[in-house]
Amino acid sequence: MKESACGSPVEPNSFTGEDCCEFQVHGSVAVINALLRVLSKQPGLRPAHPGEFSKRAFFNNKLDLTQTEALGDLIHAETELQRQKALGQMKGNLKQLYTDWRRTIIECLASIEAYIDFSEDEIIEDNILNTIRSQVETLVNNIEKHIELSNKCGVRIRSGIKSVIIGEPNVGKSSLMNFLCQKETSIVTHLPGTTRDIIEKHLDIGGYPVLLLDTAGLRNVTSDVIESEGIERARSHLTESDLTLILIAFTPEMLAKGFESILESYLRNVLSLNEDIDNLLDKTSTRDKPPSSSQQSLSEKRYLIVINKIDLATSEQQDRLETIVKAYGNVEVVSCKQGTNLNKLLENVQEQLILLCGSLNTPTLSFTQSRHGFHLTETVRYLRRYVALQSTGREFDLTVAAQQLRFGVRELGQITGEVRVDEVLDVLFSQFCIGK
Ligand SMILES: Nc1nc2c(ncn2[C@@H]2O[C@H](COP(=O)(O)OP(=O)(O)OP(=O)(O)O)[C@@H](O)[C@H]2O)c(=O)[nH]1
Ligand SMILES: [Mg+2]
Repeated sequence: MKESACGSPVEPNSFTGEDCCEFQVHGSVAVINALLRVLSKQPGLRPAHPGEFSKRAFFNNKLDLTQTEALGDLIHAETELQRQKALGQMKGNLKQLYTDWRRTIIECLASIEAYIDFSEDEIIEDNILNTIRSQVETLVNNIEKHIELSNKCGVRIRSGIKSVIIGEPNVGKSSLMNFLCQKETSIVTHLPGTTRDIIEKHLDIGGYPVLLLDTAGLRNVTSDVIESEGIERARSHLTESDLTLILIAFTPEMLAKGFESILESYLRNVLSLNEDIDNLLDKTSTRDKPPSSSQQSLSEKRYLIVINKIDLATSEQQDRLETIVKAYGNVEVVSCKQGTNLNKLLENVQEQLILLCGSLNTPTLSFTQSRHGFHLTETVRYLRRYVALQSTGREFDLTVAAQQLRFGVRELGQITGEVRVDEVLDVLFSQFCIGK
C-alpha cells in the first residue's frame, strides 16, 4: 500500500482502504443466497461483522472517529438538515476544527519545551509565556462557544427540535396538531379537557426534524384526577420546549382591552408562564427581514403565539386584529376549522426553526454526539488549569502546568480517534448494521 506524505494511505482508493472485490448480481433472494453459499465455502472468507467495513476504514486512516459517527448519522438521517449536517461532518469539517485546536496546543507545548531548555541562554523572547497564555485563553473561549452552540443546536438536530403546543382547554390545540401532522393524530371534540395525555409525533417541517407534542389544556381548577395528571405532564414538557406554540382563542376583549394586556393575563393566570411578555413578543417583525442565520445569534427558546378561531370574529374585528399583530414577528391569527392562514403559520414555524438551528444552506459547525461534549469540556478544564497555574506568579512550576496542556491534547485526540480507546471504538462500531 502506498502512503501519502503525511503517512495516510492513498491506495487502494476503496472505502476501507483495502483491496476488495465487488459482485454485481441479479437481486433475487435465490441468486444472492447461492452466491453467499459458494463464497462461504472458500477458505478464509466469512460474513462481515456489524460495522466491520467502517472499522477497517478507520484503522486504515480513511475516516477519523467524527467522520465515522457522521456516517452513522447519515444512515439514520430522516430530514434534509440531518443529512446535510452528517455530510458536512463526513467531509471532515469537525475533524479539521478539532485537529487545528489540537495543533495549537501542541505548538504551545513545543514553545514551553523551548523555553525550559533555552530560557537561560536568553535566546527566547521574554514574553513567550504571555503569548502562550493568551493563545490558551483564546482557545478556551472558542471551545466554550462551540460547546454552547452545539448544546443549543447540534443535539436538537440529532434528536428533534422539541415543540410543545399549549393553551387553555378547547382552544384548538389538537386541531393545530392534526394540521401540522397532516393526519388525525389527536382526538378533537367540542368538550373541554378532551386531550389528557401527551401526544407525540416526529415530523419533518421544511427539512427540520421536529418532535411535536399536543398537551392537555391548562387550567387551574379541575376535580378530574386524570386531567390534573395530564396538566402536570404538560407543564413539565413546557420547561424543555425549544419552540412553544401558545394557543389562545379569539375574544373581542383582545380589541377592547388591548391585545398585550389580554395576552399577559393569559400567560400569567392560565399558563403560569413566568416569561416576561416583552421578551416573549418579537417586536422586530421577522416578516420585514430575512431571518438571521448567524451561528452566534441562535436562540435558546422561541415562542409562537397563535390566535385561533378567528372565524368567530366579524370581518371588521378580523381586520383590526390583523393590523395589530403585524407589529409582531411571532404572532399569527388563524382558523384551524376553516383553514385560514394556516400556511402562513407554517412559514412562521419554519422561520422560528431557522432561528433555533440556523439555515439549511449554512448548517452550523456543531457536534451532535454527547461524547464530543464530554471531551471538549474536559479539554477546557485542563486548559483553564494551565492558565490558573501560570497566573499564580513567578514561582509556578512550568513542567506541572505543561502537563495540563498534554491532558488537553489527549482529550481532543479522543474525539477524533488519535488516542485510541478500545471501549469507545467497540461501542461506536457495534451501532452499525451488519457489514456496514
Ligand atoms: N370555530 C372554530 N372552532 C374551532 C377551531 N379550531 C378548533 N375548533 C373547535 O374547537 C373544539 C376544540 O378543539 P380541539 O382541537 O379539541 O381543542 P383542544 O385545545 O385540543 O382541546 P382540549 O384537548 O380539550 O384541551 C372542537 O369542537 C373544534 O372543532 C376554529 O378555528 N374555529
Ligand atoms: Mg386536545
